[in-house]
Amino acid sequence: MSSDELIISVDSLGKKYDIYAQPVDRLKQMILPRLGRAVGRHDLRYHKEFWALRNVSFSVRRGETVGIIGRNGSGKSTLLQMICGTLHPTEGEVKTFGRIAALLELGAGFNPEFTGEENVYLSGLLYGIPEVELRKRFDSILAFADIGDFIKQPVKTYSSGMYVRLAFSIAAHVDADTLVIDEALSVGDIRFTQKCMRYLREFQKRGTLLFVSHDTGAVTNLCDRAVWLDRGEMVMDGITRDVVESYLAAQHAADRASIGQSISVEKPRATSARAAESADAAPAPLAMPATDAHPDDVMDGRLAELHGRGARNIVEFFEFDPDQVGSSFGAGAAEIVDVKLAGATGESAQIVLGGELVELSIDARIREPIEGPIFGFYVKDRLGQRLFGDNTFVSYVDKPLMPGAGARVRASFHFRMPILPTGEYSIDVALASGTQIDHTHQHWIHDALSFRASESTMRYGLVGIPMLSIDLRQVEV
Ligand SMILES: Nc1ncnc2c1ncn2[C@@H]1O[C@H](COP(=O)(O)OP(=O)(O)OP(=O)(O)O)[C@@H](O)[C@H]1O
Repeated sequence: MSSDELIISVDSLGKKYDIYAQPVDRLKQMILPRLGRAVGRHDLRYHKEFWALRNVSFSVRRGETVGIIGRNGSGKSTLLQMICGTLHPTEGEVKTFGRIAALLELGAGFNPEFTGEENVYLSGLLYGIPEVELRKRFDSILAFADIGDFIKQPVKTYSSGMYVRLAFSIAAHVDADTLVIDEALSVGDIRFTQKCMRYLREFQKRGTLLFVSHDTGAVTNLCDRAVWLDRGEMVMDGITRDVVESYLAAQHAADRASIGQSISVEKPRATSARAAESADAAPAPLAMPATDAHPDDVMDGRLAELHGRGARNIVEFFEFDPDQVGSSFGAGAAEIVDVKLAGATGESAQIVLGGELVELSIDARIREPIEGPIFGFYVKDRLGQRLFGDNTFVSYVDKPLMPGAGARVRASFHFRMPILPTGEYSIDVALASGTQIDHTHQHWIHDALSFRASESTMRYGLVGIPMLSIDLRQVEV
Protein backbone atom coordinates (compact mmCIF):
# COMPACT_ATOMS: atom_id res chain seq x y z
CA MET A 1 0.00 0.00 0.00
CA SER A 2 1.83 3.10 -1.10
CA SER A 3 0.88 6.48 0.35
CA ASP A 4 1.77 10.06 -0.45
CA GLU A 5 4.32 10.13 2.33
CA LEU A 6 7.80 10.66 0.98
CA ILE A 7 10.29 8.12 2.30
CA ILE A 8 13.29 8.61 -0.01
CA SER A 9 14.13 11.59 -2.16
CA VAL A 10 17.13 11.43 -4.48
CA ASP A 11 17.97 14.70 -6.19
CA SER A 12 20.63 15.13 -8.92
CA LEU A 13 22.76 12.56 -7.16
CA GLY A 14 26.29 11.91 -8.34
CA LYS A 15 29.37 10.03 -7.20
CA LYS A 16 32.75 10.66 -8.76
CA TYR A 17 35.87 8.60 -8.28
CA ASP A 18 39.37 9.71 -9.14
CA ILE A 19 41.09 6.93 -11.02
CA TYR A 20 44.87 6.71 -10.86
CA ALA A 21 46.77 4.72 -13.45
CA GLN A 22 49.48 3.90 -10.91
CA PRO A 23 49.87 4.41 -7.13
CA VAL A 24 52.57 7.03 -7.51
CA ASP A 25 50.08 9.26 -9.38
CA ARG A 26 48.04 9.50 -6.20
CA LEU A 27 51.08 10.93 -4.41
CA LYS A 28 51.80 13.31 -7.27
CA GLN A 29 48.19 14.49 -7.20
CA MET A 30 48.48 15.25 -3.48
CA ILE A 31 51.64 17.31 -3.79
CA LEU A 32 52.30 18.71 -7.27
CA PRO A 33 49.08 20.67 -7.98
CA ARG A 34 49.64 22.61 -4.73
CA LEU A 35 53.17 23.46 -5.74
CA GLY A 36 51.99 24.20 -9.28
CA ARG A 37 49.33 26.66 -8.10
CA ALA A 38 52.04 28.61 -6.29
CA VAL A 39 53.70 29.22 -9.66
CA GLY A 40 50.46 29.87 -11.53
CA ARG A 41 49.93 26.33 -12.96
CA HIS A 42 46.33 25.25 -12.39
CA ASP A 43 46.22 22.40 -14.88
CA LEU A 44 48.26 19.71 -13.14
CA ARG A 45 46.19 16.56 -12.91
CA TYR A 46 47.42 12.98 -12.45
CA HIS A 47 44.09 11.14 -12.42
CA LYS A 48 41.03 10.60 -14.52
CA GLU A 49 37.61 11.38 -13.22
CA PHE A 50 35.04 8.61 -13.31
CA TRP A 51 31.40 9.19 -12.50
CA ALA A 52 29.96 5.97 -11.07
CA LEU A 53 26.61 7.74 -10.86
CA ARG A 54 25.47 11.08 -12.17
CA ASN A 55 22.37 13.20 -12.27
CA VAL A 56 20.02 10.63 -10.78
CA SER A 57 16.73 11.89 -9.35
CA PHE A 58 13.68 9.99 -8.16
CA SER A 59 11.55 9.61 -5.08
CA VAL A 60 9.98 6.72 -3.23
CA ARG A 61 6.75 6.91 -1.25
CA ARG A 62 5.87 4.89 1.83
CA GLY A 63 4.72 1.40 0.95
CA GLU A 64 6.23 1.25 -2.52
CA THR A 65 8.47 -1.59 -3.63
CA VAL A 66 10.97 -0.25 -6.11
CA GLY A 67 13.36 -2.43 -8.09
CA ILE A 68 16.71 -1.11 -9.27
CA ILE A 69 17.96 -2.85 -12.39
CA GLY A 70 20.98 -2.40 -14.60
CA ARG A 71 23.98 -4.26 -15.92
CA ASN A 72 27.14 -4.90 -13.90
CA GLY A 73 28.81 -1.66 -12.99
CA SER A 74 25.80 0.50 -13.82
CA GLY A 75 25.83 2.17 -10.40
CA LYS A 76 23.17 0.25 -8.45
CA SER A 77 25.28 -0.43 -5.35
CA THR A 78 26.69 3.08 -5.44
CA LEU A 79 23.17 4.46 -5.40
CA LEU A 80 22.03 2.21 -2.57
CA GLN A 81 25.07 2.98 -0.47
CA MET A 82 24.37 6.69 -0.78
CA ILE A 83 20.72 6.13 0.13
CA CYS A 84 21.80 4.14 3.19
CA GLY A 85 24.31 6.81 4.15
CA THR A 86 27.41 4.59 3.92
CA LEU A 87 28.80 6.52 0.95
CA HIS A 88 29.01 10.26 0.61
CA PRO A 89 27.68 11.83 -2.62
CA THR A 90 29.99 14.02 -4.70
CA GLU A 91 27.02 16.09 -5.80
CA GLY A 92 23.29 16.20 -5.27
CA GLU A 93 21.33 15.15 -2.25
CA VAL A 94 19.57 12.17 -0.67
CA LYS A 95 16.88 12.63 1.94
CA THR A 96 15.43 9.67 3.79
CA PHE A 97 12.67 9.50 6.37
CA GLY A 98 12.25 6.76 8.96
CA ARG A 99 14.57 3.87 9.72
CA ILE A 100 16.34 2.16 6.84
CA ALA A 101 17.76 -1.33 7.29
CA ALA A 102 20.08 -2.46 4.56
CA LEU A 103 21.19 -5.85 3.41
CA LEU A 104 23.94 -4.77 1.10
CA GLU A 105 26.39 -7.06 -0.63
CA LEU A 106 28.62 -9.14 1.60
CA GLY A 107 31.20 -7.13 3.43
CA ALA A 108 28.97 -4.30 4.52
CA GLY A 109 27.94 -4.03 8.11
CA PHE A 110 29.62 -6.56 10.36
CA ASN A 111 32.89 -6.35 12.21
CA PRO A 112 34.61 -9.59 11.15
CA GLU A 113 36.51 -9.99 14.42
CA PHE A 114 33.37 -9.84 16.55
CA THR A 115 31.16 -12.85 17.17
CA GLY A 116 27.74 -13.06 15.58
CA GLU A 117 26.19 -12.19 18.94
CA GLU A 118 28.39 -9.14 19.37
CA ASN A 119 27.53 -8.04 15.87
CA VAL A 120 23.83 -8.36 16.65
CA TYR A 121 24.25 -5.86 19.49
CA LEU A 122 26.54 -3.65 17.46
CA SER A 123 24.10 -3.52 14.55
CA GLY A 124 21.24 -2.93 16.97
CA LEU A 125 23.07 0.09 18.35
CA LEU A 126 23.65 1.42 14.83
CA TYR A 127 19.94 1.11 14.14
CA GLY A 128 19.16 2.87 17.42
CA ILE A 129 17.53 -0.11 19.12
CA PRO A 130 18.09 0.02 22.91
CA GLU A 131 20.12 -2.91 24.25
CA VAL A 132 17.36 -4.00 26.59
CA GLU A 133 14.98 -4.22 23.63
CA LEU A 134 17.55 -6.11 21.60
CA ARG A 135 17.95 -8.66 24.40
CA LYS A 136 14.23 -9.37 24.19
CA ARG A 137 14.52 -9.95 20.44
CA PHE A 138 17.75 -11.91 20.52
CA ASP A 139 16.19 -15.39 20.59
CA SER A 140 13.95 -14.52 17.70
CA ILE A 141 16.91 -13.13 15.71
CA LEU A 142 18.82 -16.33 16.38
CA ALA A 143 15.87 -18.52 15.46
CA PHE A 144 15.36 -16.72 12.13
CA ALA A 145 19.07 -16.85 11.27
CA ASP A 146 19.23 -20.51 12.28
CA ILE A 147 23.02 -20.66 12.45
CA GLY A 148 23.19 -22.53 15.77
CA ASP A 149 26.37 -22.24 17.80
CA PHE A 150 28.07 -20.20 15.12
CA ILE A 151 26.48 -17.19 16.78
CA LYS A 152 29.33 -17.47 19.34
CA GLN A 153 32.04 -17.50 16.62
CA PRO A 154 33.67 -14.47 14.97
CA VAL A 155 31.83 -13.68 11.75
CA LYS A 156 35.10 -13.95 9.81
CA THR A 157 34.66 -17.72 10.19
CA TYR A 158 31.19 -17.63 8.58
CA SER A 159 30.31 -18.89 5.15
CA SER A 160 28.68 -16.30 2.91
CA GLY A 161 25.35 -18.07 3.49
CA MET A 162 25.65 -17.79 7.28
CA TYR A 163 26.62 -14.17 6.97
CA VAL A 164 23.51 -13.37 4.98
CA ARG A 165 21.33 -15.37 7.35
CA LEU A 166 22.45 -13.28 10.29
CA ALA A 167 22.37 -9.99 8.40
CA PHE A 168 18.87 -10.63 7.09
CA SER A 169 17.63 -11.71 10.48
CA ILE A 170 18.92 -8.52 12.08
CA ALA A 171 17.39 -6.37 9.35
CA ALA A 172 14.09 -8.14 9.93
CA HIS A 173 14.14 -7.34 13.65
CA VAL A 174 14.91 -3.63 13.77
CA ASP A 175 11.45 -2.25 12.94
CA ALA A 176 12.68 -0.76 9.70
CA ASP A 177 10.41 1.53 7.70
CA THR A 178 12.48 0.77 4.61
CA LEU A 179 14.42 -2.35 3.70
CA VAL A 180 17.16 -2.20 1.10
CA ILE A 181 18.16 -5.54 -0.37
CA ASP A 182 21.10 -5.74 -2.74
CA GLU A 183 21.55 -9.11 -4.44
CA ALA A 184 22.07 -10.61 -1.00
CA LEU A 185 19.41 -13.21 -1.59
CA SER A 186 21.37 -14.82 -4.37
CA VAL A 187 23.58 -16.25 -1.63
CA GLY A 188 22.43 -19.07 0.60
CA ASP A 189 20.26 -22.11 0.30
CA ILE A 190 16.83 -22.12 -1.22
CA ARG A 191 14.96 -22.75 2.03
CA PHE A 192 16.44 -19.69 3.63
CA THR A 193 15.77 -17.63 0.50
CA GLN A 194 12.16 -18.79 0.62
CA LYS A 195 11.92 -17.79 4.27
CA CYS A 196 13.28 -14.35 3.41
CA MET A 197 10.85 -13.99 0.52
CA ARG A 198 7.94 -14.87 2.79
CA TYR A 199 9.17 -12.24 5.19
CA LEU A 200 9.56 -9.66 2.40
CA ARG A 201 6.06 -10.29 1.08
CA GLU A 202 4.68 -9.69 4.57
CA PHE A 203 6.94 -6.67 4.99
CA GLN A 204 5.62 -5.20 1.74
CA LYS A 205 2.21 -4.81 3.36
CA ARG A 206 3.54 -2.27 5.85
CA GLY A 207 6.99 -1.14 4.72
CA THR A 208 8.93 0.28 1.82
CA LEU A 209 11.33 -1.91 -0.12
CA LEU A 210 14.21 -1.15 -2.43
CA PHE A 211 15.25 -4.29 -4.23
CA VAL A 212 18.30 -4.64 -6.44
CA SER A 213 18.60 -7.72 -8.57
CA HIS A 214 19.92 -8.96 -11.87
CA ASP A 215 16.93 -11.24 -11.90
CA THR A 216 14.36 -9.27 -13.86
CA GLY A 217 11.75 -11.97 -13.19
CA ALA A 218 12.14 -11.39 -9.47
CA VAL A 219 11.93 -7.64 -9.93
CA THR A 220 8.78 -7.96 -12.04
CA ASN A 221 7.26 -10.26 -9.50
CA LEU A 222 8.04 -8.20 -6.44
CA CYS A 223 8.18 -4.56 -7.45
CA ASP A 224 5.53 -1.99 -8.35
CA ARG A 225 8.06 0.29 -9.91
CA ALA A 226 11.54 -0.03 -11.33
CA VAL A 227 14.43 2.30 -11.95
CA TRP A 228 16.87 1.34 -14.70
CA LEU A 229 20.45 2.54 -14.45
CA ASP A 230 23.01 2.35 -17.21
CA ARG A 231 26.61 3.57 -16.95
CA GLY A 232 25.71 5.64 -13.92
CA GLU A 233 22.72 7.34 -15.50
CA MET A 234 19.04 6.81 -14.98
CA VAL A 235 17.52 5.53 -18.21
CA MET A 236 13.97 4.95 -17.05
CA ASP A 237 11.74 5.10 -14.00
CA GLY A 238 8.26 3.64 -14.31
CA ILE A 239 5.93 0.67 -13.99
CA THR A 240 8.08 -2.41 -13.55
CA ARG A 241 6.80 -4.31 -16.55
CA ASP A 242 7.49 -1.42 -18.93
CA VAL A 243 10.95 -0.79 -17.51
CA VAL A 244 11.93 -4.46 -17.52
CA GLU A 245 10.70 -4.93 -21.09
CA SER A 246 12.68 -1.93 -22.30
CA TYR A 247 15.73 -3.07 -20.36
CA LEU A 248 15.58 -6.60 -21.79
CA ALA A 249 15.08 -5.25 -25.30
CA ALA A 250 18.14 -3.03 -24.89
CA GLN A 251 20.14 -5.96 -23.48
CA HIS A 252 19.11 -8.11 -26.40
CA ALA A 253 20.06 -5.42 -28.91
CA ALA A 254 23.42 -4.94 -27.20
CA ASP A 255 24.09 -8.69 -27.14
CA ARG A 256 23.25 -9.01 -30.83
CA ALA A 257 25.47 -6.09 -31.67
CA SER A 258 28.35 -7.68 -29.79
CA ILE A 259 28.02 -11.18 -31.27
CA GLY A 260 27.15 -10.00 -34.78
CA GLN A 261 24.09 -10.87 -36.77
CA SER A 262 25.30 -13.91 -38.69
CA ILE A 263 23.75 -17.20 -37.68
CA SER A 264 25.18 -20.19 -39.46
CA VAL A 265 22.53 -22.69 -40.57
CA GLU A 266 25.06 -25.52 -40.34
CA LYS A 267 25.64 -25.32 -36.61
CA PRO A 268 28.13 -27.39 -34.64
CA ARG A 269 26.61 -29.96 -32.31
CA ALA A 270 25.64 -28.26 -29.11
CA THR A 271 27.24 -29.57 -25.94
CA SER A 272 25.35 -27.62 -23.33
CA ALA A 273 22.09 -25.89 -22.61
CA ARG A 274 23.71 -22.65 -23.68
CA ALA A 275 24.50 -24.21 -27.00
CA ALA A 276 20.89 -25.29 -27.26
CA GLU A 277 19.91 -21.65 -27.11
CA SER A 278 21.58 -21.08 -30.39
CA ALA A 279 19.91 -24.23 -31.63
CA ASP A 280 16.61 -22.60 -30.67
CA ALA A 281 17.26 -19.84 -33.12
CA ALA A 282 17.80 -22.26 -35.99
CA PRO A 283 15.20 -22.71 -38.68
CA ALA A 284 15.95 -26.44 -38.75
CA PRO A 285 12.88 -28.71 -38.80
CA LEU A 286 12.26 -30.49 -35.51
CA ALA A 287 11.14 -34.06 -35.12
CA MET A 288 7.55 -34.10 -33.94
CA PRO A 289 5.60 -36.99 -32.47
CA ALA A 290 3.20 -39.05 -34.53
CA THR A 291 -0.19 -37.35 -34.48
CA ASP A 292 -2.10 -40.54 -33.67
CA ALA A 293 -0.08 -41.24 -30.55
CA HIS A 294 -1.98 -41.47 -27.27
CA PRO A 295 -1.68 -38.14 -25.48
CA ASP A 296 0.04 -39.87 -22.55
CA ASP A 297 2.79 -41.14 -24.82
CA VAL A 298 3.48 -37.79 -26.37
CA MET A 299 6.64 -36.05 -25.33
CA ASP A 300 7.68 -32.74 -26.75
CA GLY A 301 9.33 -33.93 -29.95
CA ARG A 302 11.89 -31.18 -29.81
CA LEU A 303 13.35 -32.61 -26.64
CA ALA A 304 14.66 -35.66 -28.47
CA GLU A 305 16.11 -33.39 -31.11
CA LEU A 306 17.75 -31.12 -28.56
CA HIS A 307 19.05 -34.08 -26.59
CA GLY A 308 20.53 -35.35 -29.83
CA ARG A 309 22.44 -32.10 -30.06
CA GLY A 310 23.77 -32.58 -26.55
CA ALA A 311 21.40 -30.11 -24.91
CA ARG A 312 19.33 -31.35 -22.03
CA ASN A 313 16.88 -30.53 -19.31
CA ILE A 314 18.00 -31.89 -15.99
CA VAL A 315 15.97 -31.48 -12.84
CA GLU A 316 17.43 -33.04 -9.74
CA PHE A 317 15.15 -33.73 -6.77
CA PHE A 318 16.20 -33.87 -3.14
CA GLU A 319 14.31 -36.31 -0.97
CA PHE A 320 11.83 -35.36 1.70
CA ASP A 321 13.60 -35.04 5.02
CA PRO A 322 11.43 -33.76 7.90
CA ASP A 323 14.52 -32.19 9.50
CA GLN A 324 15.37 -30.24 6.38
CA VAL A 325 12.03 -28.75 5.41
CA GLY A 326 11.05 -25.11 5.82
CA SER A 327 8.69 -23.94 8.55
CA SER A 328 5.32 -25.56 9.02
CA PHE A 329 2.05 -24.70 10.68
CA GLY A 330 -1.45 -26.03 11.13
CA ALA A 331 -4.24 -26.96 13.52
CA GLY A 332 -2.72 -30.42 13.95
CA ALA A 333 -5.57 -32.86 13.24
CA ALA A 334 -3.21 -34.51 10.73
CA GLU A 335 0.50 -34.58 10.03
CA ILE A 336 2.15 -34.85 6.64
CA VAL A 337 4.76 -37.54 7.10
CA ASP A 338 6.11 -38.16 3.62
CA VAL A 339 6.30 -36.46 0.23
CA LYS A 340 7.68 -38.14 -2.88
CA LEU A 341 8.11 -37.43 -6.51
CA ALA A 342 8.15 -40.54 -8.64
CA GLY A 343 8.29 -41.37 -12.31
CA ALA A 344 5.12 -42.59 -14.03
CA THR A 345 6.02 -46.18 -13.21
CA GLY A 346 6.40 -45.44 -9.52
CA GLU A 347 10.17 -45.42 -9.16
CA SER A 348 11.42 -42.56 -7.01
CA ALA A 349 12.53 -39.75 -9.28
CA GLN A 350 15.76 -38.03 -8.54
CA ILE A 351 16.37 -36.75 -12.01
CA VAL A 352 13.57 -35.70 -14.32
CA LEU A 353 13.90 -34.08 -17.71
CA GLY A 354 10.72 -32.12 -18.11
CA GLY A 355 7.86 -33.25 -20.30
CA GLU A 356 7.49 -36.72 -18.79
CA LEU A 357 4.69 -37.99 -16.57
CA VAL A 358 5.43 -37.86 -12.87
CA GLU A 359 3.57 -38.55 -9.65
CA LEU A 360 3.72 -36.34 -6.59
CA SER A 361 2.46 -38.18 -3.52
CA ILE A 362 1.73 -36.72 -0.11
CA ASP A 363 1.24 -39.04 2.86
CA ALA A 364 -0.44 -37.91 6.04
CA ARG A 365 -1.11 -39.53 9.39
CA ILE A 366 -4.54 -38.62 10.71
CA ARG A 367 -4.61 -37.72 14.39
CA GLU A 368 -8.25 -36.74 14.72
CA PRO A 369 -11.05 -37.79 12.34
CA ILE A 370 -11.31 -35.43 9.35
CA GLU A 371 -14.29 -35.20 7.01
CA GLY A 372 -13.03 -34.83 3.48
CA PRO A 373 -9.35 -33.92 3.85
CA ILE A 374 -8.06 -31.66 1.07
CA PHE A 375 -4.48 -32.23 0.00
CA GLY A 376 -2.69 -29.65 -2.10
CA PHE A 377 0.67 -28.47 -3.30
CA TYR A 378 2.43 -25.49 -4.84
CA VAL A 379 5.61 -25.49 -6.88
CA LYS A 380 7.59 -22.30 -6.25
CA ASP A 381 10.68 -20.77 -7.72
CA ARG A 382 13.63 -19.57 -5.68
CA LEU A 383 11.91 -16.32 -4.84
CA GLY A 384 8.75 -17.98 -3.63
CA GLN A 385 6.73 -17.19 -6.72
CA ARG A 386 4.06 -19.85 -7.11
CA LEU A 387 4.46 -21.43 -10.53
CA PHE A 388 1.68 -23.98 -10.37
CA GLY A 389 -0.19 -26.11 -7.93
CA ASP A 390 -3.35 -28.10 -7.40
CA ASN A 391 -5.49 -29.83 -4.81
CA THR A 392 -7.82 -32.79 -4.37
CA PHE A 393 -10.98 -30.82 -3.51
CA VAL A 394 -12.97 -30.90 -6.74
CA SER A 395 -12.14 -34.54 -7.50
CA TYR A 396 -13.45 -35.71 -4.14
CA VAL A 397 -16.17 -33.18 -3.32
CA ASP A 398 -18.92 -35.76 -3.97
CA LYS A 399 -17.16 -38.69 -2.33
CA PRO A 400 -15.22 -37.28 0.60
CA LEU A 401 -12.85 -39.58 2.42
CA MET A 402 -13.60 -39.95 6.15
CA PRO A 403 -10.36 -41.14 7.70
CA GLY A 404 -10.40 -41.88 11.42
CA ALA A 405 -7.68 -41.27 13.98
CA GLY A 406 -4.56 -43.33 13.24
CA ALA A 407 -5.32 -43.72 9.51
CA ARG A 408 -2.73 -42.97 6.89
CA VAL A 409 -3.92 -41.21 3.76
CA ARG A 410 -2.03 -40.69 0.53
CA ALA A 411 -2.87 -38.12 -2.15
CA SER A 412 -1.29 -38.68 -5.55
CA PHE A 413 -1.10 -36.07 -8.28
CA HIS A 414 -0.16 -37.27 -11.76
CA PHE A 415 1.00 -34.59 -14.11
CA ARG A 416 3.42 -33.88 -16.87
CA MET A 417 6.57 -32.32 -15.54
CA PRO A 418 6.97 -28.88 -17.08
CA ILE A 419 10.27 -27.73 -18.49
CA LEU A 420 11.84 -25.28 -16.09
CA PRO A 421 14.53 -22.68 -16.57
CA THR A 422 17.71 -23.42 -14.64
CA GLY A 423 17.33 -22.52 -11.01
CA GLU A 424 16.20 -23.80 -7.67
CA TYR A 425 12.66 -24.72 -6.80
CA SER A 426 10.66 -26.13 -3.94
CA ILE A 427 7.25 -27.61 -3.26
CA ASP A 428 4.92 -26.60 -0.43
CA VAL A 429 2.46 -29.29 0.59
CA ALA A 430 -0.64 -28.92 2.69
CA LEU A 431 -3.59 -30.78 4.14
CA ALA A 432 -6.74 -28.88 5.03
CA SER A 433 -10.25 -29.66 6.21
CA GLY A 434 -13.38 -27.82 5.09
CA THR A 435 -14.03 -26.55 1.59
CA GLN A 436 -12.02 -24.90 -1.16
CA ILE A 437 -13.13 -21.48 0.10
CA ASP A 438 -13.58 -21.96 3.82
CA HIS A 439 -10.99 -24.32 5.23
CA THR A 440 -8.62 -24.87 8.10
CA HIS A 441 -5.05 -25.83 7.39
CA GLN A 442 -4.29 -28.87 9.48
CA HIS A 443 -0.68 -29.08 8.32
CA TRP A 444 1.23 -26.95 5.84
CA ILE A 445 4.92 -27.57 5.16
CA HIS A 446 6.87 -24.92 3.34
CA ASP A 447 9.55 -26.30 1.01
CA ALA A 448 8.84 -29.95 1.74
CA LEU A 449 10.71 -31.03 -1.40
CA SER A 450 13.34 -29.02 -3.14
CA PHE A 451 14.82 -29.49 -6.56
CA ARG A 452 17.23 -27.92 -8.94
CA ALA A 453 17.03 -27.50 -12.69
CA SER A 454 20.72 -27.66 -13.48
CA GLU A 455 20.40 -27.69 -17.25
CA SER A 456 17.60 -26.37 -19.35
CA THR A 457 16.68 -25.93 -22.97
CA MET A 458 14.23 -23.22 -21.97
CA ARG A 459 15.05 -19.57 -22.31
CA TYR A 460 11.97 -17.50 -21.71
CA GLY A 461 9.14 -17.54 -19.22
CA LEU A 462 8.66 -19.14 -15.85
CA VAL A 463 7.38 -22.57 -16.85
CA GLY A 464 7.74 -24.37 -20.16
CA ILE A 465 4.79 -26.38 -21.39
CA PRO A 466 5.81 -29.47 -23.34
CA MET A 467 4.44 -28.81 -26.83
CA LEU A 468 2.40 -31.66 -28.27
CA SER A 469 2.97 -30.53 -31.81
CA ILE A 470 4.12 -27.57 -33.80
CA ASP A 471 3.17 -27.08 -37.42
CA LEU A 472 4.64 -24.57 -39.79
CA ARG A 473 3.44 -24.36 -43.38
CA GLN A 474 2.71 -21.92 -46.15
CA VAL A 475 -1.03 -21.49 -46.69
CA GLU A 476 -2.99 -20.41 -49.73
CA VAL A 477 -4.37 -16.87 -49.55
N1 LIG B 1 35.77 2.84 -4.90
C1 LIG B 1 35.66 2.89 -6.22
N2 LIG B 1 36.63 3.44 -6.98
C2 LIG B 1 36.52 3.52 -8.31
N3 LIG B 1 35.46 3.06 -9.01
C3 LIG B 1 34.47 2.50 -8.32
C4 LIG B 1 34.50 2.38 -6.89
N4 LIG B 1 33.35 1.77 -6.49
C5 LIG B 1 32.64 1.52 -7.61
N5 LIG B 1 33.31 1.94 -8.69
C6 LIG B 1 32.85 1.85 -10.08
O1 LIG B 1 31.60 2.46 -10.18
C7 LIG B 1 30.80 1.79 -11.14
C8 LIG B 1 29.47 1.45 -10.51
O2 LIG B 1 29.71 0.44 -9.54
P1 LIG B 1 28.51 -0.25 -8.73
O3 LIG B 1 29.14 -1.25 -7.81
O4 LIG B 1 27.65 0.79 -8.15
O5 LIG B 1 27.74 -0.96 -9.90
P2 LIG B 1 26.59 -2.06 -9.80
O6 LIG B 1 25.52 -1.66 -10.76
O7 LIG B 1 26.17 -2.24 -8.36
O8 LIG B 1 27.33 -3.33 -10.33
P3 LIG B 1 27.07 -4.90 -9.98
O9 LIG B 1 25.76 -5.26 -10.58
O10 LIG B 1 28.20 -5.56 -10.67
O11 LIG B 1 27.11 -5.05 -8.49
C9 LIG B 1 31.59 0.59 -11.60
O12 LIG B 1 32.18 0.89 -12.83
C10 LIG B 1 32.62 0.42 -10.52
O13 LIG B 1 33.81 -0.14 -11.06
